[in-house]
Amino acid sequence: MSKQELSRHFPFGLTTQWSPIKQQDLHSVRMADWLLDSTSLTARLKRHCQDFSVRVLGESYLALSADEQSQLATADSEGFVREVILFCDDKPWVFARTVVPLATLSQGQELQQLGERPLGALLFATPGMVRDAVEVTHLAADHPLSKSALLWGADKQRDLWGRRSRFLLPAGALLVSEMFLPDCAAYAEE
Ligand SMILES: C=C(O[C@@H]1C=C(C(=O)O)C=C[C@H]1O)C(=O)O
Repeated sequence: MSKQELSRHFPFGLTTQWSPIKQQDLHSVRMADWLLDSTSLTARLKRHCQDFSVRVLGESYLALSADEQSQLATADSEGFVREVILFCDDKPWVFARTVVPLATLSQGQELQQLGERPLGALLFATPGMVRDAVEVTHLAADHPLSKSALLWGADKQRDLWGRRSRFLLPAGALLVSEMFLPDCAAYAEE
């Protein structure tokens, strides 16, 4: 799918119910390991594939949902939104949506200038970065994201697990949601 075709899917959005992680609910041990992993997802994906790439659906200043404003404890009604698909060996493994309040952006331009460089490379290189408020979600196999994953090159349509967490940087907070797509190794043992 070309960059232009991918950009037609932006902003995809992610309207779902999030709930705090409870170990016993996490479906399979393997999936729990992926959802609970506190290290960089980019680094983990790179260990699973020869060719890792970030394909940007889009980046823009958009209205924040009330839930996003609440999670980010911000009165900003707008923020910088970045949506990407992380590919492993030409298969879409993760859909990620990052929301950055304007107040956090005020401290530097790096977050707006990533392009196809993975956000994790910046976040995990920031001294003092803290990740918290990890929540999970489970989307049914007929959710729009499951259908779109097929268009992005997924081998099948299925129910999807995902997580979101808040990253606290010296500049401020940002919210990262990551949905594991059907080809991701997180589903391997099912
Ligand atoms: C937060 C990380 O960055 C990854 C890369 C992203 C991007 O480039 O937009 C978004 C979410 C993550 O899956 C990470 O590597 O853990």
